[in-house]
Amino acid sequence: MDEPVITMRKVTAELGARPVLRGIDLTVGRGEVVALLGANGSGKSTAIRTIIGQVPVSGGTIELFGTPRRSFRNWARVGYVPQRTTAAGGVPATVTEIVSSGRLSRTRFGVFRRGDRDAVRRALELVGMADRARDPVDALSGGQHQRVLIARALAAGPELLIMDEPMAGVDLASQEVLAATLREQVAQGATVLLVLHELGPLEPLIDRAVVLRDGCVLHDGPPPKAVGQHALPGHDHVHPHAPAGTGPIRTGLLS
Ligand SMILES: Nc1ncnc2c1ncn2[C@@H]1O[C@H](COP(=O)(O)OP(=O)(O)OP(=O)(O)O)[C@@H](O)[C@H]1O
Repeated sequence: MDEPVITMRKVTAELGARPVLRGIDLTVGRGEVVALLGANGSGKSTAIRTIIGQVPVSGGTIELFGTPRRSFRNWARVGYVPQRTTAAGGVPATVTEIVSSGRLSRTRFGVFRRGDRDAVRRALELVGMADRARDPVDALSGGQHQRVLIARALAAGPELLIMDEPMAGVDLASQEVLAATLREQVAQGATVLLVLHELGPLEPLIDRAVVLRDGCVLHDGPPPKAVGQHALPGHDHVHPHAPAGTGPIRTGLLS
């Protein structure tokens, strides 16, 4: 069997003095699409930030493509979409400039050749933003921003995509575009780990769900289909057209 793309073993991490990850085991195999679910504050973002090295681990081990994370250097193989931020972080920049920054890891000394410019253009086409290439990013809507961040992650042609709530605050049209983009990446063999609040339009793509609670893995297996996309962790609620007297859908597993 192929080496897993991500392996976390007994990973612990603290933020400030607070234990946020309390022994996470997670393996993502090549070509798998794994959703990381859990209530607010359960440690999802922190878990993926330990994988990309933004949060130090205090115990356990992480491997990327079979290499201990500490010695892993081949970041062109990994595309990361952070939790919703503005693409430029307040710096004036065009859509093309932001997406090009995601290609730097494939260039030699930051020099863009034709292949690099083509890759940037293709990434923009994939997310339906080619017509906005020259626009300043601060002229974009939230959903368009998110598309640009995804194009940035795709620009290096990564084998592994790590996304933190890519659908959060994204309009329906952009959600459809993002789902189609992801479908295409998966069809081409990409491995995906993504934090989600609800499976939504991505549901058909998800192979496995890992549910965190309070920094521990509560469930690792098939996505919780029976509960539908409205009843994931922290989302117990009554559907607007539920008959009177119907209580929140509780899953036991997730609540
Ligand atoms: N910089 C920080 N310093 C101290 N504690 C933090 C920091 N960032 C996050 N935390 C705490 O760590 C815990 C886990 O946060 P994390 O962002 O990983 O959760 P999450 O599952 O991604 O939540 P959400 O769904 O709200 O994004 C929370 O209790 C949070 O308050």
